[in-house]
Order: sequence, then C-alpha cells, then structure tokens
Amino acid sequence: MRELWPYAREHRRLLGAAVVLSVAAAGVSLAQPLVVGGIIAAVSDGRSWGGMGWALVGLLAVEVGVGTMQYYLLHRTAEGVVLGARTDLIRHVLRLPISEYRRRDVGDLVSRVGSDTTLLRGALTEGLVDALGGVFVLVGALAAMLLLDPVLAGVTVTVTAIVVAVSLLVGNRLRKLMFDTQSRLGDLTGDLTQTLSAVTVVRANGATERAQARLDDRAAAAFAVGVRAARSSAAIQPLGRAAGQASLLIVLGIGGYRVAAGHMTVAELVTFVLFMFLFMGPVNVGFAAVQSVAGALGALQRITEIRRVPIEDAADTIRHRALPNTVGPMLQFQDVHFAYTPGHAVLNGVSVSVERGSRTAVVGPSGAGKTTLLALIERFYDTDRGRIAIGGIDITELPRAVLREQIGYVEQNSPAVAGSIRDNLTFGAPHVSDERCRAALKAVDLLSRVDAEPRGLDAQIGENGVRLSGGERQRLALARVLLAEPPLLLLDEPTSSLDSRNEEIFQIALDATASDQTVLIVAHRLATVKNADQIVLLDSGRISAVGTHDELLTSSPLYRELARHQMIGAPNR
Ligand SMILES: Nc1ncnc2c1ncn2[C@@H]1O[C@H](COP(=O)(O)OP(=O)(O)OP(=O)(O)O)[C@@H](O)[C@H]1O
Repeated sequence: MRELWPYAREHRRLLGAAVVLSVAAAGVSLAQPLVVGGIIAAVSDGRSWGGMGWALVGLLAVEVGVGTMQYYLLHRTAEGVVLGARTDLIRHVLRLPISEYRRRDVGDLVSRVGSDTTLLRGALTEGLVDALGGVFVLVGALAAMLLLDPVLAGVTVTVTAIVVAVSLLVGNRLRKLMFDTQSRLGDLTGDLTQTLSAVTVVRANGATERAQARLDDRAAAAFAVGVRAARSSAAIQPLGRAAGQASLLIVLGIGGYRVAAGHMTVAELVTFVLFMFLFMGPVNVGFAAVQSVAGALGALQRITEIRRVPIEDAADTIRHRALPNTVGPMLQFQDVHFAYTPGHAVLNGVSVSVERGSRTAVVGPSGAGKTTLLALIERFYDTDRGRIAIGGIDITELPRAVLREQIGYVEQNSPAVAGSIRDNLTFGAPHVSDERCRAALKAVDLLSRVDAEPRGLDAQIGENGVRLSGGERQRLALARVLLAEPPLLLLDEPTSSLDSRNEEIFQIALDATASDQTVLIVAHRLATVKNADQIVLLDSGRISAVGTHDELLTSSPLYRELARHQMIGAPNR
C-alpha cells in the first residue's frame, strides 16, 4: 500500500480532517460505555441518572453527525487516491515503449486500468473508512479494557491475536491467489479484445464456437483460482466470529465469577463487556475485509508491475533540443542493424541517404523490412547497431516529440482514432481552421463524403473508424499529414486500399506537397514508384539496389522481377 502514498499525499488536508473526525468519533463511542456504567452504578446506588441518560442520547446524536462527516471525508479521500492511481496508470500505459504493446495483451493492459483499479477502489473506500474509523476505537477500547481489568483484557487480546495471526497468514496466500485471479481475468479480457477486433475473421471462418471454447477455458481458469481463493478465505470470518464469542464467554465466565465473589461490580463488568464489543467491532470488520484487501493488494501488485516498466523515453540522452536548419541529407541510415527478437535480424547493415525535398520509394518483397525501416525513423524501436540521422543529428539525441514533429506518418492500415472527422484531421495540428480541414479533405477527394454526413466535420467515425472504408481511412490519414505539413512524410503503402481513380488523386495530392517536403514511401505499385528520385530495393533486410526506376530496370534482376510480377501496370513488358 506504500505505493499509494504519493496519491494520498495530494489529499492530506482532507485526510487530516478525516483523522481528526475519526479521533472525535472514537472519543464519542468510547465515552458511551463509561456513561452506561455510570447509569448502572447510579441505578444500583439509588442515585438519580436522568442527566447521564440525556448525555447518552447526546453522545449518540453527536456520533451520528461526526460519523457522517467522517464517512464522507474518508470516502472522498479514497476516491481521490483511486483517481490519482488511475490517471497515473493511464498516463503510464500511454507512454510505454511500442514493443510493450506488441509483447503484452492490450486487453490485459485495459483490464489493469479498469478492473484492477476498481478492486483497489472497493478496498480503499471500504478499507480506508473502516481502518481509519476503527483504529482509534480499537486502541481506545483496548486501553480502557486494560485499565478496567488487565486479566480479562489479556484473555480477549490473546484469543483475538491468535485468530489475527492465522488470518494474516491466509491473507498473504490470498493476495497471491487474487493476483492470479486478476491475471487470469486479464488473459480473458485480452483474448476477448483480440477476438472482437477480428470478429469478422472469426465469423467468416465459422470459428465462433472455437473462439467461445477458448474464451470459456479462460473464464474457467479465472473461476478455478477464484474457487481456491474462496476456499482459503472461507474460514476467516467464522474464525473471527468464534474469537468474539469465545472471548465473550470467557469474559462473562471469569467476570461473573468475580462479580459473584464481590471482586467486581456489575457496572464494571457491563462497562468492560461494552468496551469489548467496541474492540471486537473493528477486528470483525478487519476479518470481513481480508478478501477485499487481499484482492486490492493483488490488483496493486499488477498496477505496480506496469508502473515499473520504464516509459518510452526514460533512458533517452538528449543532446539537442531542436533540429537546426541544416543543409545536407534529410535522412541517413548508417549500417543499421535491427531485430525484433534477438537472433532474428530484420535489418542487416542498411546504409542509405535521403536527400532533402526528394521522393524516395522503398520497394521489396513482403517481409523485407520496409515497414520496420519507417518504424525505426519514428523511434518506435531503436536500432541494435548503426545510426539513423535526421538533418545530420542522431535521432536518439533528439527529444522524441521534436523528432516526431518533423514527421507525418501514414501507416499501412491507417487506423483512425476515436472521435470526429475533425479530431482525426487535427490530431497532428490541433489549431488548424475548418477551412484548411476542408481544403485537405478536398485534396484527397473526401470532401463530398464528409459533406454528405449531417454533422459534417463533427461526424463521429466510431471506434477504429468503422464507418469509413479502408480507402477512405487511408485518404483521411493522408489528409491529416498534409495538414500538419511536416518536413518529412513517411507513407507506408498509402495507396494499397485505393482504386485507380483515388490513386491518381493521391498522386496529385502528393505532387502538390511543398517541394521542400521529403517523402519516403513504401510502395508496391509501379505508378507510385516510377517517378521517385530514388528507389531503394530491400531484400531480406539488406539493400539490394538503389537507383532510379530506369537504372534499376537495367541493373537489378530482382527489381525487374518485382516490376513484372508485383507492381501493377509494369511497363516494358
Ligand atoms: N512487432 C514485430 N515483432 C516481431 N517480428 C516482427 C514485428 N513486426 C514485423 N516483424 C517481422 O519483421 C520482418 C519485416 O517486417 P516488415 O513489416 O518490416 O516487412 P515489410 O517489408 O514491410 O512487409 P510487407 O510488404 O508484407 O508489409 C517480417 O519477417 C515480420 O514478420
């Protein structure tokens, strides 16, 4: 729970007020047995007790008032702590290295932000209220019991301590089991997320039953751990109740004997028993909360696990804060080596220069490493060896934000972000006017499509842009980078989903980009490639040839082969 202190610190004033109220509430509760004892003693002595009766009523009324405020303040603090933990986790999850999203189930990350923080909330709102509310009553009642009768107090404490020790042992085991339960739940969410995102593939392949069976297995795994947790925790509450009853019986037995022997008055015994009830109250609440606290600790462990993964730029050494306006090549790859998994090289000694304002096409067989090349420029991954420079500066020496400001990236499958058409267009340039948005849409022939929507630029495109076709998404992504006007455009098969008319529109839009914009384009279609200033032919992670279309047609058998078989409309056949 130490990990939560930074979030609690923000609310220390509220927490302080809640602690003061908790002390006051405990004082009010602890005064009651004394008043009741006084009333019994007065009745037995035949004295008047009316004033004490009213005092008791007053104490009860104050207890309700103080208790209400204390409850609110503690809940408010607990909600604040959960909010802090949640937003901090979200901030962290959004900044993890790209490799972490590939390595982990995105659904599992979602479940850590959703269900783990919810578990934490449950235990904190209940646990914090009960713990802070109860601790002063517990300590006060114990002190009063020790003062009243150390022997009876010793009996109560010993019985309770044995049961508490047992439940702490169980609680530790339970924390591990709850961690496992949450992890199995994360697996289930991960699998479900993946299945739903490929739901059309599942349906088209008639694989719904198989997908369900796999998800059922995941759910059953979570159930099995849940059952083990239930088995471990089943005895805790009955044990707690038994401890209370045993203490009561022993205290009543010994106390009754003492009263009979004249060593103790009835009023003292009743007062002691009332304090004992006050003492057992928080203890029983603690027993009842063992499972939810263990769940919260398990969830906290999962949250902390992600918080400990360094964020993307944690180890960056920044030597330049900005990109100076230099002459010379826009991009340089110098002997770049890279592997996603050690021992499986994807890029193997790539060296190439991209001139400022030039159009460079990257071509090559599927799996040659073309997309990887672009991902390295964006620093989604870092090279294993070698260096990539932008404007003469090693990209690892620039803040990633500065580097990425230089780049407009249209990905292969051009995912759309949640929100409206405008949100998608202005993602990279938040303050552009509607006129410029419309001009960019016109350039990619999307304006009439957007105008057909009743809400125009405000039309929501739904999660992943499901209301847009693949080609429309591609054109929207292109409009987005055109609007941001970055010096470097990275386009990964930007025309793969476009028909020939739209491909032509794309070419026109691309040709209209500023002449000082550098374009690096991964392409399969000859129409996109043949006018490039240079074509880089990648094969199995190595540069096989560099040159213009005509040069490569003459010099590279692989390029000739690609032109003949893969590129649409290859000339000279
Ligand atoms: N995240 C990843 N983790 C592990 N391996 C990957 C990852 N992404 C790509 N690869 C592998 O790296 C190699 C190069 O992939 P890349 O996507 O760069 O190829 P490509 O030339 O763009 O292919 P295509 O033309 O089919 O898009 C492939 O063998 C691919 O399986």
